[in-house]
Amino acid sequence: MSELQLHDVTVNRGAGPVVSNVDLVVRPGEILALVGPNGAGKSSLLESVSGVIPHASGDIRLGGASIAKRTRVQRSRAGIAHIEQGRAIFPSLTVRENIMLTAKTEPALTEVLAAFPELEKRIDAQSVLLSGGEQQMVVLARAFAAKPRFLLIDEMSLGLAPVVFMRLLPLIQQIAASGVGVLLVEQFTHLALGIADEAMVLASGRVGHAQAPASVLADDADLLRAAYLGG
Ligand SMILES: Nc1ncnc2c1ncn2[C@@H]1O[C@H](COP(=O)(O)OP(=O)(O)OP(=O)(O)O)[C@@H](O)[C@H]1O
Repeated sequence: MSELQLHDVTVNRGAGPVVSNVDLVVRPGEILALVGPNGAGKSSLLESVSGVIPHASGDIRLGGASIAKRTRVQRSRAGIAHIEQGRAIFPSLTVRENIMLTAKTEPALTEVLAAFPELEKRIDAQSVLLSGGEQQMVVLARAFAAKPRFLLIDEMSLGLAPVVFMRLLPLIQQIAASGVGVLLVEQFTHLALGIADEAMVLASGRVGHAQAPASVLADDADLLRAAYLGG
């Protein structure tokens, strides 16, 4: 019962539903990849889970208790972290200052740097001076420092070359290995499926069943090609 569960969740945007009757479960320590073409509703689904936008109907449960009526801040306090699309760093702050926003204490910062050793040598650099890949590393480190129970990740690779994004994958795996359940939305579908424990396809706002990532690769090759190419 320590799971993040969505029951029959529908999300409206503008004229009508962009996510319809979605059921899914994310377990602690597991990476669930949510894949699908552009406009399928992936971002809207993540936003409804963290409370950025309301959902129209259905229930969202954390550890068995409904969080459907809670505000975004309350959901964050309950353990849901959301890395939204785009570089979510404060560019004028140093790496240390960015991470301390959630780490709060020096021992916690030390713990984060042990998990993200590449950031140690850049710790006093202004974040705007970091490469795109390093900036996203800071974003992940800050999310990790908040000690969430579940982490929603929305297209962290935006603007990054696949080879740069690949350096972030072990860090996402490490966060999951620490017991955090990860719901991963990623344009580089094959890379996301490569680190996922389970995968679900979201198309036109509807999800199929959770399945092994390898079977998504085999069964949904056309859809994935379209998603990968942005078509
Ligand atoms: N702020 C908004 N207002 C109205 N409609 C929106 C808004 N944001 C997204 N939409 C619409 O909601 C639908 C789902 O979009 P969403 O961004 O959730 O999909 P996505 O799967 O994350 O796509 P992408 O990979 O392109 O980000 C699309 O039809 C989109 O045009």
